[in-house]
Amino acid sequence: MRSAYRVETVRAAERVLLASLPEGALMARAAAGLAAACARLLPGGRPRRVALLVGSGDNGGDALFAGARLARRGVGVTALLLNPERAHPAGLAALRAAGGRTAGADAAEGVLGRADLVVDGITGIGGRGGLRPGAAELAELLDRAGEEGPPVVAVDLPSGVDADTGEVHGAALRATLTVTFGACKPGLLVDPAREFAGEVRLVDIGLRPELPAEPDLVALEAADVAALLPRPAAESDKYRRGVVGVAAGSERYPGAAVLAVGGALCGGAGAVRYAGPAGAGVLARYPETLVSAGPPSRAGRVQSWVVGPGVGDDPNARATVDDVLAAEVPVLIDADGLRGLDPERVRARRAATVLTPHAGEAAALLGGDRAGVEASRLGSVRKLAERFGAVVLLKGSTTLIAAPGGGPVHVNPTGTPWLATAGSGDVLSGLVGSLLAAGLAPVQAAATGAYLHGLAGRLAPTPATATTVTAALPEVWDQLLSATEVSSEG
Ligand SMILES: NC(=O)C1=CN([C@@H]2O[C@H](COP(=O)(O)OP(=O)(O)OC[C@H]3O[C@@H](n4cnc5c(N)ncnc54)[C@H](O)[C@@H]3O)[C@@H](O)[C@H]2O)[C@@H](O)CC1
Ligand SMILES: [K+]
Repeated sequence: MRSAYRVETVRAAERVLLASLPEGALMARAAAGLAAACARLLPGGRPRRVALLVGSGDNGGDALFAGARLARRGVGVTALLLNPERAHPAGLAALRAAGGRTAGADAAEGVLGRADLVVDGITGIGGRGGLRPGAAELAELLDRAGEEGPPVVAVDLPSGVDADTGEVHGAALRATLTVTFGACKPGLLVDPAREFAGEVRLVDIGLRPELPAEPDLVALEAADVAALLPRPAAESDKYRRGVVGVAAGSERYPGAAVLAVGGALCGGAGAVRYAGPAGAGVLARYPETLVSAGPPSRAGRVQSWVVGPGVGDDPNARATVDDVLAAEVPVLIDADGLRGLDPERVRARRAATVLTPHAGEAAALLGGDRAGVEASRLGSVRKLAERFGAVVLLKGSTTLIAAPGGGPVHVNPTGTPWLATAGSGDVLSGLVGSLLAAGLAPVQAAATGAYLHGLAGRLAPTPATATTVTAALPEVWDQLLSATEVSSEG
């Protein structure tokens, strides 16, 4: 499991470590890791040039010490000092002693134009708000160079992004690689900041033992998901494996029913019941489904319900959602089911509720606009989870899952923009509902479902469609299960 920690937590851990180490030791560890990562990106066989962008804090200090290490290996290093009188004094002395040069920001265009690599040490975890004008100009200069420009290695964080929230207010440095120290920060895993970070590499500076057991953000890895996947035991029957009910689709949108049932069949439950007006289409595609045309409460025993995809917005649809909300089993609500959803009604439920909005639906539930949700994904998902007393899976460029009452937010690492295709969300709702029926805890079901769905989106032939994503799901299971069998044998 990958973990990320907020700045406050990282700083507290650093203080403990700093007190036990000689002065400068921690920065030396950071700079050594940074210099090694930079050296790997430099071309071989000719004189090489590195430009350091140096702000006035310790982030600039890291860049200067790493620059000194590179200069000692024969690299031509020039530090562009944004604030020369406030640049890290010991770092500056080390760079100069190693033969590195310094220049003011007015020399930026020439220095950056000749550089094979740029090291962004303007701000790290001490950055506040959008970049100030001098720094913003450097970001714009590099942005203009685009693909033609040199690769940028961000020190700890791309300057200009918010470490805790992943928000970006104004200009920020766009990195090829971010070398982060001690612990990953939430912003490196959450859009829009994540897009600025490029590849993220963690350098161990000895912080781990000082960090709390519970991170602020977590991302499941393949082995975690494989361990969570429900497997049938020898004595299993369909109820022991779980039966999931799907109340989706309408005469107008029969396809949503088929897609949600398809996702549910690939989620590990022992059987899928379908309740609604699109039964004929569902049966034509999936004859193993137990179909009924009446309300969900008369469909027979289930261990979870999925409601909402394609139900439309007429009174029948509302009645279906109400009927499902009255059930005493975990319920997943998606799409049309989220429209006008009453927070008090959801909070009053005794069994778990999982909501799976995209940014537009989340904005409607919060009474804001879509752009606001996209700019502040972490804040939005937490707020929704609290307001509804439900687990919320916020779909999108980085899918996030939050539970009410706090605890780590999950970020899904397998997403792909190819999943932004009609009906893909219907498949996800069935998949997560099925994992709920199989007995996974709501957060685990949501995080596992998002992981499987993302991998299927990557495996499906390009361009992925909701149908090909569903078809790829068995292969995703296969890959995850066979990987754990190999690792448990070895
Ligand atoms: N504390 C520690 O023990 C360690 C810290 N390290 C480094 O130190 C960094 C934190 O250092 P600092 O606390 O000095 O803070 P930073 O260096 O991240 O940033 C603070 C400086 O940036 C300026 N600044 C703030 N917001 C700005 C903005 N929007 N635009 C332009 N300039 C802005 C401030 O005036 C201040 O001078 C970490 O990110 C990491 O790179 C590492 O050396 C590892 C050890
Ligand atoms: K930086």
